[in-house]
Amino acid sequence: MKIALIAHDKKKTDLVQFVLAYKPIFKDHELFATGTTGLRIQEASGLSIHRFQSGPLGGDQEIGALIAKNQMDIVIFFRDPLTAQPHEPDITALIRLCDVYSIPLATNMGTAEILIRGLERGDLEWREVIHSKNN
Ligand SMILES: O=C(CO)COP(=O)(O)O
Repeated sequence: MKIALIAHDKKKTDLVQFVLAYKPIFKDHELFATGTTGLRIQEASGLSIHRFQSGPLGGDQEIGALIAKNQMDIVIFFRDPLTAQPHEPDITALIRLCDVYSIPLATNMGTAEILIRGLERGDLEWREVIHSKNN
């Protein structure tokens, strides 16, 4: 599965910890991230991650473009709800596209945990069915 990992600055340490905790699951999937988040995770975990631009420079939109092409299966986006972001419209657009395409989206650690455990259990196999229909 293709998994997008994104975190705002005050949530980056949480996301790094989360990926480290579930590294045995993440290592079997294709990982994507916005620029700085991806770098932090890569350095901490040694996992290979396809990095896009930093969020404020278009990274959220690049991930959104993959969602629009049905080429992203899961989005884990630890948002900071207490800090205004200069690229708020991009963030809203990314979340909207997840809803348009029914892409599982976790915006906090509680939900991310359920999502990743579900992934491990095979709950997201319907995504493979969608891919096989599109090919
Ligand atoms: O701003 C972001 C998402 O909206 C994240 O971008 P970075 O990972 O480059 O900090």
